[in-house]
This record gives sequence, C-alpha cells and structure tokens, in this order.
Amino acid sequence: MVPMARALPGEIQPGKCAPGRPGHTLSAVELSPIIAPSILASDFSRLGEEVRAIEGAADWVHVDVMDNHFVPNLTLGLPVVQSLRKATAIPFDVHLMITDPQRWAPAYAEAGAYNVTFHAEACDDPVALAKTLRAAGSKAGLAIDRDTPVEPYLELLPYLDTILIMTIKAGFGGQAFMPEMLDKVRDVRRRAKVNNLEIRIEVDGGIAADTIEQAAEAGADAFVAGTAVYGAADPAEAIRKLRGLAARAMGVA
Ligand SMILES: O=C(CO)[C@@H](O)[C@H](O)COP(=O)(O)O
Repeated sequence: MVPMARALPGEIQPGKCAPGRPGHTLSAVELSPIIAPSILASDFSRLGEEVRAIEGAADWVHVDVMDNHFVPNLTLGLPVVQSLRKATAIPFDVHLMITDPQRWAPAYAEAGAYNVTFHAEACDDPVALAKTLRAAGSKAGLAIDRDTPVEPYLELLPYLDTILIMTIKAGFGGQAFMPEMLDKVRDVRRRAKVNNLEIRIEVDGGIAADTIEQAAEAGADAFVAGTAVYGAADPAEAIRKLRGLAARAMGVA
C-alpha cells in the first residue's frame, strides 16, 4: 500500500472554507502564506536551539543540503536531518542541492521530512522521483535554478506538490534578490490556475521585508528566508512581519 503524504499541521486546505469568510471556498491561489526560515543562516553550533527559536512562528523549517558538486558549497546531510528531526515538531522543507538526488532523496522522506525538493538540473526523471517521494511519505518538490527556464517543466506540475523558484543562484545565503526571476513564478501561477492545480509556489533567495510582497504579488505562496529571519534580533517577530506582508499581498490577510 502506498502511504499517504503527511498532512501539514494547521495548513488551510484548498476547497475548505477560509476561517472568517463563511461560504468562501479557497482556491489554490488563496492558500495562506508559508514562511520557511532557512537554517543556512543560523548558528550551526546550536542548530537545535535555533530551530526551537522559531517554533510557533514558522510554518516550515527550510533545510539546505549542499554537496559541493551540484553547488560550490557544503552544508549538512542525512545524519544531521535525522538528529534535528527529533529536536522539533516543525515540518521540514528539505532542499537538496546535490547531484544524484534519485539516490538520496527518498531517505530524507523516510527521515520524516514533510517536503523534499530536488533540482530539475540534477535529475533525469523528475516525475519518477516525485512519485518515489510521495510513496515514501513526503511531498515532492522541484527546484528551478537561476539559469534554468521553467517552461519545459510546466507539464510536470500535476506530479508535484511544490515548485521552488530560485530568486538567486543556488549555493549561498545572503545574496541579492533577483526580481526578474518572478516571471517564472507568474508562468507557474498562470498554469496552475488554468489547470486548477493545488501546488505550492516557493521562492528562495533574498526574501526579506522589502522583497516578499513582489514575490507574493507574482503568485508565490511559500517563502524561504534565511538572513531576514536568523539575522534579525527577534527571529519570531521577523517571521510574523514577513507573514503579514505576504498575506496582504496575496489578499488573504
Ligand atoms: O538555497 C539557498 C541558497 O542556495 C537559500 O535557502 C538561502 O539559504 C537563502 O538565504 P537568504 O537569501 O534568505 O539569506
């Protein structure tokens, strides 16, 4: 039997009535915003504490796995994710910036990740891997790096739960947001709307108080923020501020 993908605690489901809006049915575009702080910007010597500091404020914790092959940077891998999983109940949004994701991605699903995203540029058969991830119990995400057009992947949206549009070149935190990447977000949102698909459109890179609204207006509804959260004096407050800005821009405040 194929296990069901884990449900996200507290997430508003499309098709259900929005709280406070009796009779109104949510469409995919009206999902409440997801704020996913990236632990890449946290203090790695205190990972457990850093993740617990955003409990109750963050929707997902974004875990950047880099292998120094797919990207020129090296972060953490499966043993760290397995240990960290025990330290918090926040759903894990694992972003694999690795070559050969077919080999490693299912293990992250088995380790309890809520969503596992792999890169289009690193995978020959994204549909097969998405199916494997769903069968392993996680949501399936496809990431599109800065220099990759999204058009060839629009046909794959029905097989995906998340599409992650990089708004920087993958590999390092703290880079400047690239607004020109938002055309990809618009393309995905248009296709999702036409085909009535329930897919999260996630943006990653340079997301902060001065950039999140334009990403939300373009159609994004999940926002990765590293520096803007872990570089703030009060990470939980920074998340609340980002959520408010995104929700207003999405028209769901
Ligand atoms: O995937 C990546 C980097 O490749 C990101 O998740 C960064 O960690 C985002 O950091 P900020 O731009 O928000 O500082």
